[in-house]
Amino acid sequence: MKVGIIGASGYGGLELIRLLHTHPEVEDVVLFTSSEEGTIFSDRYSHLLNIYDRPLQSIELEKLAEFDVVFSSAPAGVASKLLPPLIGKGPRLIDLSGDFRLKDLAVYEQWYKKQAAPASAIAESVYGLTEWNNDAIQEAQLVANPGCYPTAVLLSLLPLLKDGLIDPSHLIIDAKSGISGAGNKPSQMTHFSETNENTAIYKLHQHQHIPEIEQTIAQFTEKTVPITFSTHLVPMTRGILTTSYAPVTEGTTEADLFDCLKETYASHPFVRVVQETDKFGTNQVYGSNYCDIHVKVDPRTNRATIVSVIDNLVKGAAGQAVQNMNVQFKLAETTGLLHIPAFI
Ligand SMILES: NC(=O)C1=CN([C@@H]2O[C@H](COP(=O)(O)OP(=O)(O)OC[C@H]3O[C@@H](n4cnc5c(N)ncnc54)[C@H](OP(=O)(O)O)[C@@H]3O)[C@@H](O)[C@H]2O)C=CC1
Ligand SMILES: CC(=O)N[C@@H](CCC(=O)OP(=O)(O)O)C(=O)O
Repeated sequence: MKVGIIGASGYGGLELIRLLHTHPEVEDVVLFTSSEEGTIFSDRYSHLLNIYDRPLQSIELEKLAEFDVVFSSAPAGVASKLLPPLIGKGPRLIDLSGDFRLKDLAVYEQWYKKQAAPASAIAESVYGLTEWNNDAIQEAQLVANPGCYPTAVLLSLLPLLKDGLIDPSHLIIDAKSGISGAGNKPSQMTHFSETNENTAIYKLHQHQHIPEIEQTIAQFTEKTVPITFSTHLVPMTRGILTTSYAPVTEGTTEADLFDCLKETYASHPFVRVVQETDKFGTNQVYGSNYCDIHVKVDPRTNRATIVSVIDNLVKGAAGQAVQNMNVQFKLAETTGLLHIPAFI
């Protein structure tokens, strides 16, 4: 397969390059830039010396049309303009931004504060939560890869909501992310001296992933569930941990929740359900495409605590994007993705 990457120099792009390099079906990966045409990529990133000693190329529609797959890993508002002209042409398209995820254009514009993609392109796009949308992804030309937080939240909650094991009316989700989630462009929020030795809540009640999570719960469970969702920045580079709290429904036990998750993901190797553990954290999925889920019920309150961890750059971005490419090309989902997490 011949693959093109828009936004190759960003964190998501670098992770796509890392994963695709050892993918057995990928013969060539061409890197595109909007700002550094001609730069030898290994001059920019010395970890790629002797691997990518090739110049970055400018983004041109005719060139993109020649690939089997084009990944776009650019900020919101870019793919909505670059990818629609490729619809109906050769390449499969996988966008890592939020541009094609929200089906209601007005909702996108409200939460992203940007102009939405054309309605015809949104109508074509398929939400790329691989474990839940496999059949549609196989047929899709344009895949909207999920956001990092929604991936962790949805994989852990969808089975329990679908089977009516937790009460959706009191759902609270607390999420924590490493700083690479904000991309490689430095900002006040990600400045070392303001992130080191600090944990901060941000975008309170305004995070753009709120409508994405609510839309997807409705899509797969047919339930309208308004969520309380809080995001925190913690001083680590990679990783997301989400903790969700909800009352269990009448008669539901901890074993029911565990069995539901275990059965749902029995044939999905990237989702692992952990029963007994004293310690559960982001390092158990670091650098890998796994999403690990842990659930407990507090018998004093009858509330479930559902915890989920992913690497935001792998299962939360590039890894899931490659998983979706595998599905589109009818390869085994795990092709090129079975890295063991870097635990320490
Ligand atoms: N970081 C994460 O954990 C996750 C990120 N995402 C989403 O994936 C996308 C990429 O994220 P991330 O890699 O972190 O972002 P970065 O900011 O690290 O990189 C984005 C890249 O996009 C390119 N770019 C910028 N402007 C344009 C433009 N106008 N046209 C084309 N390319 C452009 C830049 O490269 P150049 O200047 O060379 O063109 C830049 O390196 C974002 O939409 C993000 O929200 C999704 C899930 C997780
Ligand atoms: C730590 C951090 O800043 N994370 C980012 C995640 C960005 C992202 O994934 O945004 P998309 O909706 O474009 O996918 C955030 O909270 O906005």
